[in-house]
Amino acid sequence: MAFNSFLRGALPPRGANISHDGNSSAGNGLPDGILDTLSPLLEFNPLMKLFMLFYNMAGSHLGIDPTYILTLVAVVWAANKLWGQLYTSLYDLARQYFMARIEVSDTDDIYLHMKKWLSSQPAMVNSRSLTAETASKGAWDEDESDLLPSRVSPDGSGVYLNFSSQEAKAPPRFIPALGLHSFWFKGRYFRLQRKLDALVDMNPRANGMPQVKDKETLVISCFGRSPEPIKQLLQHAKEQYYLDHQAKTIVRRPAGQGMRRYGHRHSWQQVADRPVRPMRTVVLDDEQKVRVLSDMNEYLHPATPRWYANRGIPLRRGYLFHGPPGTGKTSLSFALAGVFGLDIYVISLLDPSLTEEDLLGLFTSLPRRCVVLLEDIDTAGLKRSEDESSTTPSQDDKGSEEQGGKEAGSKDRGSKKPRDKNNNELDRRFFDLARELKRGSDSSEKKGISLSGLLNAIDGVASHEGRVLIMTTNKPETLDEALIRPGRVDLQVAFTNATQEQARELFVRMYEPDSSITDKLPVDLEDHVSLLPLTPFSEAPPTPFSLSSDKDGNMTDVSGPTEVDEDAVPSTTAASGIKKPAPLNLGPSTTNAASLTTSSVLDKSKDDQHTETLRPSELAHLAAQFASKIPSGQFSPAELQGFLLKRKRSPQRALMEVDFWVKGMLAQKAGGSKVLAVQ
Ligand SMILES: Nc1ncnc2c1ncn2[C@@H]1O[C@H](COP(=O)(O)OP(=O)(O)OP(=O)(O)O)[C@@H](O)[C@H]1O
Repeated sequence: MAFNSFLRGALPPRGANISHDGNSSAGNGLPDGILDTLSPLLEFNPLMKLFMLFYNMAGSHLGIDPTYILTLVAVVWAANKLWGQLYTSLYDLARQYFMARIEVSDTDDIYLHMKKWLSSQPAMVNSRSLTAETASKGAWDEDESDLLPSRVSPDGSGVYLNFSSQEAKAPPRFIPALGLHSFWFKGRYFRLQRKLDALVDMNPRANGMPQVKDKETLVISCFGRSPEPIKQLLQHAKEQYYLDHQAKTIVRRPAGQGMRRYGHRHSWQQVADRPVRPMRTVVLDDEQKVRVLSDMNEYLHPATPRWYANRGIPLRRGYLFHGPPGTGKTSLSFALAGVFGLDIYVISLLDPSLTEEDLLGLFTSLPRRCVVLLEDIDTAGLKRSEDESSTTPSQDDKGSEEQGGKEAGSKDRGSKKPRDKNNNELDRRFFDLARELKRGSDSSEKKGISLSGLLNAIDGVASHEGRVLIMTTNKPETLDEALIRPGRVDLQVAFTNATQEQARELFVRMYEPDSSITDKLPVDLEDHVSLLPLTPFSEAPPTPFSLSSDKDGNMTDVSGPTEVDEDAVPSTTAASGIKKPAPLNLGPSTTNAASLTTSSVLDKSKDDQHTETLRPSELAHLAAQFASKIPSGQFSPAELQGFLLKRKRSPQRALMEVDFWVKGMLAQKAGGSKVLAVQ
């Protein structure tokens, strides 16, 4: 049916209900002929159809002149528009004169703090305009163990853990969507604007084309002329962010090549945040531990920078941890970072994408205090190039001390052995040419880090000061002497295969109940820090010492002007009025075991239903027996840990099987086989 005929049918007869002037003869409020004119339009526009229906219904049934409705709608619309404009102008005015604001760019860490804080605010999460993000749990985050029932019998049958739905169960994280939001914090009204701008990055990419990059900004504003409330809010968000990081060590590695170009925060990416490794879980000679701890404590003391600056010494401290694989070099690095609450920045010099320029950029974008871990520097293939080796170490070192650093490749300009014969000049030129040609042909494949590149990053003029550098190696003898000279490596720590005492400690640590480890954690950390000299250097200047060790791992001073004996650290502590650390609690010694009550050894963990429980005295006894069966210096702590881990529920079984294991392992080592005959 044609719409206008339907409409006419639906309309009241002429003149019915409505009294108005004679011009509106259609009785539906429209002038004559208007419907006929509009009908082609009306046929096709559903909105218009609806409007006309409503228009006529209002006229015929409600007895209201539809033109009044139209006028009203127009007035409301105009008022709304006017109010909108007025509001915007007033708001702009208020913002300009009565509001403070702070912008946060997504390139800054504060952006992460704010995002996390916003996602934890119920008022924001219940907002109507949100962005959902997938929030996966980290390896160390607690799981709801009730959701993972497991019953496995000794014959291997039963129900195994199943994590197939773990991602499905993880709730998404909600943050305010792009746009304008408002919220209250500490009784104050805040406005939040999330905005996205497209920026053209003029740094050409590999294909030579500039790329467009999204850049997000958070604009936080509040009423008042002072930005103080916003600063407090940002501080609060930051504190909340780091609240659960206190017992964690954050591990960072160089970001991907693309991100590294942006420098600073983008140079590094967080790869893990793991629970702090308690120092007592690293089984190492107490004296060695205290030496490193006190040395680092002195270095990190707030008074140190001034002390160093007054004497013109670059503010850097380097450690070399050397010893066979699996003896605890990395573990000690992590434990140290945990004690001092520092983040760890791990660099692998074997990373093929890492250039010397990148390395320099990475070192310059380190935070004020941190631990930089350069692992396995021997395997990094760092060698002096021919021209580097032609520079004598003494000249090299002297030069770098005087300059406080050096430019990359400065060694290339080192002095050569004098040649007095003119005909040798020809040889030299020929040699130079050959070397240049060789360098040219090698350059395509040799993209790694050269020794001079590494030295330049570590202590070049542009290099960051304040960091703690830890280098680890299995083969200290292969290292270039320039890399480990005092000033670059200030303290060497030797790690050895496990002694019987270390074997005993490892045994106790493996079988002591969880509660005694976790309950003691804060005390443990406090113990360490309180043992260390805290006197500012103005009162008791630090005694720089550098230690090397003999083949048995005994440490001797190799650099300090004063001889460092066993009492070097305790005497400093004595000067500061802090007790000599006689009763050290640096390892899971029998003291820990002996301090356990019988009830506390009962492991109540649901998962440990089959764990043998021991009295502290029993544990100490078994540990001593176990240690007596381990030949000193034959096995790394990692190997012993591996053996114990496979029998982690049964110390008795470990004790029973250890003889067989030791025999098998010794035979395997003698045969040089890498395949385990016993496990
Ligand atoms: N001294 C130790 N005390 C406690 N645990 C140790 C010790 N040495 C090794 N381990 C254990 O052995 C494993 C390997 O240790 P770690 O990575 O620290 O050794 P590493 O010396 O750095 O080895 P690599 O030279 O191969 O890098 C870790 O699980 C660690 O817990």
